[in-house]
Amino acid sequence: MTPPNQAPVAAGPLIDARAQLAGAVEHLGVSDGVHRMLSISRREMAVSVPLRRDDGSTAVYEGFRVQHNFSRGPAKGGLRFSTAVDLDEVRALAMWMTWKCALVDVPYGGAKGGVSIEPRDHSQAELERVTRRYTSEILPIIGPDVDIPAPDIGTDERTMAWIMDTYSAAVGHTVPGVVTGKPISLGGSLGRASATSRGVAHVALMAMTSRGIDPVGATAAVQGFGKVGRDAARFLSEAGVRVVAVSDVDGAIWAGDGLGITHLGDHADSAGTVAGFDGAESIDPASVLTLDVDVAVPAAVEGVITAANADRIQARILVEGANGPTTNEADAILADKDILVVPDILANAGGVIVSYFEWVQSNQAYQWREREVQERLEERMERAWHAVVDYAGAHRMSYREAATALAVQRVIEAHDLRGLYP
Ligand SMILES: NC(=O)c1ccc[n+]([C@@H]2O[C@H](COP(=O)([O-])OP(=O)(O)OC[C@H]3O[C@@H](n4cnc5c(N)ncnc54)[C@H](O)[C@@H]3O)[C@@H](O)[C@H]2O)c1
Repeated sequence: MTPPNQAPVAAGPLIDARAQLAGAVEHLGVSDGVHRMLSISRREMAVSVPLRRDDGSTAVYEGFRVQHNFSRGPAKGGLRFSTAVDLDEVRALAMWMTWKCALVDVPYGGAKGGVSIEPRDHSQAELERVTRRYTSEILPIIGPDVDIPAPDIGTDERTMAWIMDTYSAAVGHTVPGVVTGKPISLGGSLGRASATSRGVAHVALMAMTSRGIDPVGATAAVQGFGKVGRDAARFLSEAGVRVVAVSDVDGAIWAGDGLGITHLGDHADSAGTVAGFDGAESIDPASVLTLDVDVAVPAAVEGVITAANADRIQARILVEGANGPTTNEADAILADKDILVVPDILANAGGVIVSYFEWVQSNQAYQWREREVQERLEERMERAWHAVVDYAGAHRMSYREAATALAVQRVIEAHDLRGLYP
């Protein structure tokens, strides 16, 4: 079933997201009407974002904010700056946010935003102007009780500070709860910056244990060395896992004895890329996910494991740090190879969990201790992990199917209890 007014133009994440929903709907026996409601975004906004460049010229970018669902609470989701952004991608990411929030039981619906811009081609001053203009365009549909953005690809805590300031200036008072992933000094939560990575590493360790793999001495490869990949590699390495390969958009490196992640981070800070790190060999970036390792962690962009390379994946466990890294076709191939896939809506949910903690702290103007944040994060990740493992076992389905079914069921329950207005 394809909603006529939101028909995707080509294969891609939206097709996959809707197919995953269709699978859950069939399993749960949901009515056509509710299925249709969950397939279509609740609200979408497309804006043009004009930018006065530092040289005086004008550039114009496309921006989007998509709110997929509000049944369980305000919409929540990241803001992405990337040239790959388009409306269908943002729709898919918003739908996955709805399932993620429901799966880890935070009181939000799903949203996502994006601007089709290459941030590396712009100065900080230009990025500030883009962020403020985009924020002022989407201002009517965001707010601490409506839709709360957070960092994603190409954005960071600085971006969140600009959004918060632009929103606060418009409403006439400071509203820290309008974004999460803020700098600590503006009401950000201790532990938020590394929360997604901490969660990724935590489920990776649980997955290893469940497959009888001792993390100490096990091997891992991580694609992406940004906000998620970098700390995921660090946490895995701190747990005794040998992280033998890492890549970013500019290159990939390998060291059989394991990469020194702290030093690699210092190198990436100064060089702007992992490439050229002393003591590591340069390898083909495309090979990072197909190396013979225990755990592969895609933590960059979607659609990197496809029918074209899935049969070459050798890892025993794939932990999706990124959103949508595995296409549905690839998923079927990995299942045939008995590779355990820990799906994105479970694996990378640490970010939204601590975003929720940050929102609670912002709304209460009270800061929790970092230890408290970490313990609560790990407890929620474990609860979601066990729910997915048990459901998958009981219904003989993959972890992705189980996670999606559990989440869809919770969203439908909230929808049914609230009823349909009018
Ligand atoms: N930041 C969060 O809290 C968060 C939470 C949940 C999920 N995610 C997801 O994690 C993924 C990464 O997000 P991030 O916040 O770390 O972004 P980021 O912009 O901080 O980092 C992205 C990294 O991926 C690399 N990269 C980009 N294209 C690549 C390619 N084709 N091959 C190899 N590396 C490539 C970049 O060089 C960079 O190192 C995204 O899918 C995002 O939606 C992020």
